[in-house]
Amino acid sequence: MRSLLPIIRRIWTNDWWSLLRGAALSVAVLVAGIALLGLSGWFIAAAGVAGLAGAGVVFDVFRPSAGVRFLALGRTAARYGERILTHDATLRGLARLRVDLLTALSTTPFARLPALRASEQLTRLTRDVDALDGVALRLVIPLVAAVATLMISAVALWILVDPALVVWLLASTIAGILPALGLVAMRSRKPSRLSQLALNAFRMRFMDLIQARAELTIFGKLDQRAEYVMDAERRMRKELERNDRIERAGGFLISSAESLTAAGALLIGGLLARAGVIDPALAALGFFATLAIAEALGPLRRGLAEIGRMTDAARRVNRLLDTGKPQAAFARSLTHPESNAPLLQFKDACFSYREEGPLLIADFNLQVASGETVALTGASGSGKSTIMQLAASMVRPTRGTVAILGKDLCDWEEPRLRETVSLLPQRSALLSGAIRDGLAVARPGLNDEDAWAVLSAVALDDVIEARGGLDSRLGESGTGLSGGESRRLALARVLLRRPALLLLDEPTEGLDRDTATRVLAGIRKYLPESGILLASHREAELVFSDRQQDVALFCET
Ligand SMILES: Nc1ncnc2c1ncn2[C@@H]1O[C@H](COP(=O)(O)OP(=O)(O)OP(=O)(O)O)[C@@H](O)[C@H]1O
Repeated sequence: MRSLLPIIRRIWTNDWWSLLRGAALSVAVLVAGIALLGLSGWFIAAAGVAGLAGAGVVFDVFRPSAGVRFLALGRTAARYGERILTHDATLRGLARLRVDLLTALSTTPFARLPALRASEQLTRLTRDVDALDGVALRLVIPLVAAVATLMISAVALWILVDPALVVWLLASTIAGILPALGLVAMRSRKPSRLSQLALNAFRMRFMDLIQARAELTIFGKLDQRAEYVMDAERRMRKELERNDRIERAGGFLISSAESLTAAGALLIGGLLARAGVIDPALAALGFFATLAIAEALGPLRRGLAEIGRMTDAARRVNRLLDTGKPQAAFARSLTHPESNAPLLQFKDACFSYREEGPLLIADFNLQVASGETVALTGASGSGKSTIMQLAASMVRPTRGTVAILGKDLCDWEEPRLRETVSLLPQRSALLSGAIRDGLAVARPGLNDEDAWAVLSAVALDDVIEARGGLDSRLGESGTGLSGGESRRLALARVLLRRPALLLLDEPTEGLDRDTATRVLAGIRKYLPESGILLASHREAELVFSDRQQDVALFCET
């Protein structure tokens, strides 16, 4: 339950004014419903008594019937207003929550990114946030409205009818209706939680199946994996059915408790009327009002039946929001870069992926000047990509410094740093959509001339022209190009930034020797002044570089 508090706080602070008005209207709806039933009961009983006493002709039917119409219409109008205000505020609160989750994802420390699965994060953003839409609408607002209505009605019945009726109403609510609601919340907690987990598992497994269908087909495991997906679906249905059964049984218990409360009110009203303490019409008012009050608590049942899936979803969402909190070490000072300092300088830099673990890189030193090309060499797993990430300020050195233009990377303002340094990672992701739009990610407002120039630099202009030009489209994650073509398109995107320092992690992976040589020459021609640091295994890249540095010498593991 505690995990719901940060979510309630977020939804509330996003638009508290609408929620407050919505909750007030919700109380108005319930009070109007109770008053409507109470007044109707009183009206019928009073009219009957007046008829029996032979005073039917002088009995005022107009004011009570006007009151009934007013309450009926007022209730409908208040219900409409309440729905608009609370739904609108909740949906806007959830939209804000999605944006906060996206921000948290995009500020997640780089070292933690490999542990994040795309399908899992998509589930967080969609199913988990959807599961939270009931927190305000089906739990908090109905609870606040029910408690407020119970209090208002108790005071009204105390004044209008008799304190004995109020004592019975409160006692039977506390001893009968609330335990029945509590039972629904307790019993449905597990199945509602498990059904949400099964649904999330189904979505993740299904997305993984689609993404890995080629490999699964090759290994002959497609059917087995499909069965694994369906297994999650079957589990979800089973838990949903179990939850439905509990909700129905809970509904029966709650209705029984409500009927008992109303029956007690009828008995008390009858006894009081027989003793002459109240007149029979007020006894009828007390009975019908109590019936309506008991029913006002009923809607809480739905929210309580979902509490398991809500608290679970809230826990996951809160965890992700915490993961993305900006790290203290990323604070920026306002010192300026020095123009005569080396473009890139590692000074005794050490790094480990685990806080207390052994160093992967120890006392690493390197300088790259503007216009120079340096190749990092070393066996697979020696730490070349990690050095690239240190230079791009994606991860921080454990000890020592990494500086660009004499300014420690910790001291750079993020936008300035991203203008100065660009990285082509080992595995870069292309976006689906038009090629022009994919390139414009790196340079907004890109014109055709610039686009063709950069495509020519990476020897891709002919390929794109043959595909139908800059408006030709790529599929999901850039499918529709060969491996080498995808690599060159990703490279073109990085070049468009025109960075002072270009970091290339195996840039010609997947290219034949001639194309690789052409592409490397194109890069240097496109960015003649930039310093280039590349991680390399390939001869064409080593020949292209001015000097090489072996990472293995600084590698401790
Ligand atoms: N995010 C990470 N968390 C923990 N360990 C990691 C992470 N990324 C890489 N490593 C480990 O760090 C070591 C260096 O990896 P890195 O990718 O820097 O090597 P590399 O020299 O670029 O290898 P390759 O030439 O195969 O690309 C490897 O042992 C790798 O398993």
